[in-house]
Amino acid sequence: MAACCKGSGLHHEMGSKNEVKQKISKEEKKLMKKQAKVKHILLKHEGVETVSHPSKSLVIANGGLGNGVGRHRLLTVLEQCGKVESLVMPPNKPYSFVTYTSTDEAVNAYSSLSGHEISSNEWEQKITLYFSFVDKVELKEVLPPALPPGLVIIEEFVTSEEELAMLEGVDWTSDIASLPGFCTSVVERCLQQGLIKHKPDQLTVNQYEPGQGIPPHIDTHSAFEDEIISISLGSEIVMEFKHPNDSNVQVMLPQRSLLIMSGESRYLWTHGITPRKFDVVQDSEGQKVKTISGNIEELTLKKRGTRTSFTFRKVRRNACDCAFPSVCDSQQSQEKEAAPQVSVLGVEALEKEYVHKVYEDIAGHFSSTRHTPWPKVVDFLVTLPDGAIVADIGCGNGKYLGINKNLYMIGCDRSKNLVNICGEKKFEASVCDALDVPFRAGSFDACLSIAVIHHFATEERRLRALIELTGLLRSGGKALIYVWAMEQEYNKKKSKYLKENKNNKEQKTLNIQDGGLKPDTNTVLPVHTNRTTFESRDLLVPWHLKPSTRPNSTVTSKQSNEEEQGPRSVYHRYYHVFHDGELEGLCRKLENITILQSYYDQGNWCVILEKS
Ligand SMILES: O=C(O)CCC(=O)C(=O)O
Ligand SMILES: [Fe+2]
Ligand SMILES: [Zn+2]
Repeated sequence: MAACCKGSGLHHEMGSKNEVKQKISKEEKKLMKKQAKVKHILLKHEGVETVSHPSKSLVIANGGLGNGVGRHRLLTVLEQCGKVESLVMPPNKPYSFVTYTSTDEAVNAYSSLSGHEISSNEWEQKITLYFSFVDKVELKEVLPPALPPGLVIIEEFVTSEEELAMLEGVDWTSDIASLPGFCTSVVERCLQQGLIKHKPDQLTVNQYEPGQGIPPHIDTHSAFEDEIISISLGSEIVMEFKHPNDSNVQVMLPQRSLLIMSGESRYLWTHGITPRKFDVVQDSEGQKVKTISGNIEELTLKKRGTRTSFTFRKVRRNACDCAFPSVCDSQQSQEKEAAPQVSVLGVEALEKEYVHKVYEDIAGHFSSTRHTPWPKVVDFLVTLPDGAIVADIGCGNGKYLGINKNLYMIGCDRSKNLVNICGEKKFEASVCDALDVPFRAGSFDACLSIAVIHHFATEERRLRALIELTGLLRSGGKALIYVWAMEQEYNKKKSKYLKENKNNKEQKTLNIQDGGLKPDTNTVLPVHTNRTTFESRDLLVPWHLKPSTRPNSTVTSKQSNEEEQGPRSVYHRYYHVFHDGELEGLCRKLENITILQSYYDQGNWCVILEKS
């Protein structure tokens, strides 16, 4: 029995030894396979030739700035195996090159560090390094690219005191109608020093938390004059400039610096900030070069801080006649015809031309794109008690009128064609203006105003529309109001990375128009470019009419000319986009009204009100 036990014990021991041996070779095999694959990828996709014989230099796959691996973190690992002669980290590449002082050290690194895990600064996760020998480190000589023509950066333009005053002076919720006083000295200095020729009248304040950015864009030519200046406060950041033929320049904007974009850099190059938590920067202290990539032997990652930028622009009042027609919205024939010059128009004329008439003309097409009810509006309607009497002011094609069959719903809209569409669906609806609703005041259990108030061109008229709406409510009655948010396009754009962002902070933007935008003065409203950040709170949003849905106009002698050119295809709707808190601010001015709820939904600011 004892022998047997001993025997089986021995047997067991031998077995486990074999298992360990097998396991290692399995892992080794896996590593070798992986390394072969990596070598193949490096050659095929990056043109990096690896060799099978030992040498002083190695390429480190995954150990690159593009993987979010910082220079210091990598060096610490590499120096465990010997003295590093150089570490070349090409910008945004998923690999780097290390050269040791001797082949022995490189061989040591190759055998002990392949498969080594390192934590990525940027991604906050482990990544595995793979090493291969290279005969020479390809130093594709990257000369420091020149700044785009017309771009100027002035360091230390703002003093620390001014920086503090400007950062503290931002009121993200207020509706200031003139450039804040704390900005004037900085703007004046730009003018005095001849850095800019024209006094800006518009300010956008953007706040970037680490991980946030702004997509590459050219500020709309027709909306703003040539010179655009931006002041970086709180922290530095790298801004990326791209030329249409693909030149790409990374520009360091130091804290308290002034950036001036004019000419080619303003009109032709896009600018943007990549949403990331670390920037690729020159390792050397007190960087003198403003563009990154100069000496790729000195690049590393630097953690971003919160940067607040003050971008000053001058609103353009005429069409742009720049030297870059290929990217100029003013000079593109289609766009030119489309971009209306809203000058010397009264407020009512503006609404008539850019709201009422447009909806009348696009009603069919508009209605065909409006069938999905917004869930939160549906929630509101289905939770009302059976038999409730509900008015939908600005009911459009009536998409909410039939949601809850237990309600008595009546709609109205300014557009006859849209009301007709409601009629075809057998809904109750009539034509009227939201400022003058012919329903009995104080008689409704609930009211809807979905995407209506933002079409009124002055605050006074938006308030009047709210007074008219809430006047319809009985005591205890509720109103649900949706208006388009300034922040919408932004959220849409950023939604992907906002999700990645752990604390899911919303990026902050504040736009201030000097003197406020008064549509009844001689003003050209900017035409919004779809899928971009709103550059103004008052703007024209293009509607591209599907050819099959164009209105048939009766041909009169005057119109026949137009008919020959074909019907219009691009319409513009006027919008006042609301910033965070603005709708609530208006509602607080209403008498006998309590704000029950206020929220953000699908790019809209929303409130639920109750009449006391
Ligand atoms: O943050 C910046 O410096 C630039 C912002 C910008 O490009 C813009 O608002 O159009
Ligand atoms: Fe911009
Ligand atoms: Zn232009």
